[in-house]
Amino acid sequence: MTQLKIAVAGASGRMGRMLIEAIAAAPDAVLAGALDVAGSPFVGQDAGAFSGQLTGVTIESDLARALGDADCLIDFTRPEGTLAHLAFCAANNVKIVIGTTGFDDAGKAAIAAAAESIAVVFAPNMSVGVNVTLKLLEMAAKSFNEGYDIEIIEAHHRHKVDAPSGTALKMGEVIAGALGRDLKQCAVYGREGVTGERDPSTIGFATVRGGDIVGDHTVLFAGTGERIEITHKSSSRVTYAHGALRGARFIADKASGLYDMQDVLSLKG
Ligand SMILES: NC(=O)C1=CN([C@@H]2O[C@H](COP(=O)(O)OP(=O)(O)OC[C@H]3O[C@@H](n4cnc5c(N)ncnc54)[C@H](OP(=O)(O)O)[C@@H]3O)[C@@H](O)[C@H]2O)C=CC1
Ligand SMILES: O=C(O)C1=N[C@H](C(=O)O)C[C@H](O)C1
Repeated sequence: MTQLKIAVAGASGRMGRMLIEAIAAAPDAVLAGALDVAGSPFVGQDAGAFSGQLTGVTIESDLARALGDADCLIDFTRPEGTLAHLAFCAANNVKIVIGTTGFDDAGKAAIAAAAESIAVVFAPNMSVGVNVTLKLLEMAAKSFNEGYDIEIIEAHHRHKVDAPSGTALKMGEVIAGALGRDLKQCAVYGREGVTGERDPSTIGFATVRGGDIVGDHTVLFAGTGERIEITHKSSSRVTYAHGALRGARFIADKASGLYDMQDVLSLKG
C-alpha cells in the first residue's frame, strides 16, 4: 500500500497532537513532517514526544524542512500562519487540509485563489456529526421559515481565540442560505443594553467560553408555544482529526480545487 505522506502544522497544538496520534494509527498514512512556530519550546523535539510514542520526525520551524517530501499539509493553526503555509504549498504543489477558523474575507479569497493550482479542503469543522447537523439545519430552516426566531449558541474552552466559532458561523450561513437571506445582513453578534424587540429577520449568535469544553453548538428555533433545539456536542477532538485525515485521502488524487467536508463526506446534493 502506498502511504499518504502528511505533514502537520501547529504540531504541538491541541489539534496538532491529535493529528499526529491519528496519523500514527492510520495504516495508509505516514507522518512526513511537523511544523511549529520559531521560538516554540517543542521545536527540535520528536513530534510524538508528548505521548511517549516517538515518530522519528522532528518538529521544525522552517516550512521547507518541515514539509520535506510531504504530499499534503494538515493545518490547524491561526489564519496568519495558515495563509503563509498555503502560499508555500501553492508554490510547491503540496495539497492542504485547512481546519483553522477565524479568516476574514481576504483570507478566504486567498484560499480560493490557491485552490486554482492545488487541491484544498477547507472546513471549520471536520467532524461527521457537525456536517450531518448542517444538513439537518438546512432542512429545519426551510420548514421553520416563518414565525420562528433563530439563535445559535456555541460554547468552547477557555483557550479559544476566535468568536463566534467557525462552526457557528457556518451554521448561520447554511440557515441564512436556506431562508434566502444574507448572513452579513441579518447576523446579530451578542446583545447588550436596550436592544428593542427582536427583529424576526435576524439570526442571533451567543458565545460561551470556559474550562475545557471541546465544542458545543445549539441552534434554537423559537416559535410561539414551542421551541426546537438542534444540538451537537463534541466530547473529543479525535473526530476532527479523523475528518481531516479523510479530507487528505479525498484530495490525494485531485490536482486542484476547493472542497469542504460536505464534499469529502458526499453530503452535497
Ligand atoms: N476545523 C475543525 O474541525 C477544527 C478547527 N479548529 C481550529 O483549529 C485552530 C487551532 O486550534 P487548536 O489546536 O485548539 O489551537 P492551539 O492553540 O492548541 O494550537 C495552535 C498551533 O498553531 C501554532 N501557531 C500559533 N500561531 C501560529 C502562526 N501564526 N503560525 C503558525 N503556527 C501558529 C501554535 O503554536 P504556539 O502554541 O507555539 O503558539 C500551536 O502549535 C483554531 O483556529 C481552531 O478554531 C479546532 C478544532 C477543530
Ligand atoms: O477552537 C476549537 O476548539 C474549535 N474550533 C472550531 C470552530 O471554531 O468551529 C471547530 C470546533 O468547534 C472546535
